[in-house]
Amino acid sequence: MRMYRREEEVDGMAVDPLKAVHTVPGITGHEVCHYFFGPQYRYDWETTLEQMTVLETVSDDTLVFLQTHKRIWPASQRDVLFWSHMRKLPNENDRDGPDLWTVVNNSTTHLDYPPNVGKCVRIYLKVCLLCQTRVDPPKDGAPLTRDNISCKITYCSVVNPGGWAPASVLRAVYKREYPKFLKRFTAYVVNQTKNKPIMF
Ligand SMILES: Cc1cccc(-c2n[nH]cc2-c2ccc(F)c(-c3ccc(S(=O)(=O)CCO)cc3)c2)n1
Repeated sequence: MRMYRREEEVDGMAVDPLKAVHTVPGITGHEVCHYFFGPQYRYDWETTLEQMTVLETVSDDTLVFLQTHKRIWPASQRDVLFWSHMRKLPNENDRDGPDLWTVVNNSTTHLDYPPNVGKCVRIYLKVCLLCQTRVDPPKDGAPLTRDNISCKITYCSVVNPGGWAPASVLRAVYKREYPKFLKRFTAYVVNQTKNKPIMF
């Protein structure tokens, strides 16, 4: 896994853009996005999640979530309200190759859930998960198995913590949490798919 970060501050708060690139054998981009987008799986892999509600089902590929996450000492507890959209993208570089898949999570507002009313500080995020499947067909024309596929996952995020927290604390959290988060999530997808037919 390669992590790239730029140190940026807005109103004295660290809002460092992050890009992580991680290639995982044995899974496809469609499978990664399916498990990242699906609310029914989130409590399985998002271990910092305290509460998740689907506020709105805009369509089968677009949902609005309200999530409360576990507190990170010494900061206040955070919640986040965002729309989430999953879609397939044509492979512009290889028309015969597998499609790309993406999930975008983008903070939004909701009249019934104004920010900073209860104990939680509302954070604001933009997240893009972009997945590119690679197929290395078996030499002898044998059927394709999970040994012949891998997925290059690019995870980009910009998070405004919403309320002041020491930049040094935030950066330490990001540095610790993101690699754990991505390794935990991708290990979950590998385990969920290992005995299932490949979903391209
Ligand atoms: C991966 C990561 C980075 C930085 C902090 C933490 C963390 N540790 N304890 C609490 C949190 C926390 C607090 C608030 C949040 F909104 C999210 C949060 C993280 C990811 C996403 S997502 O959109 O990538 C996946 C959907 O949950 C949404 C919210 C995570 N986790």
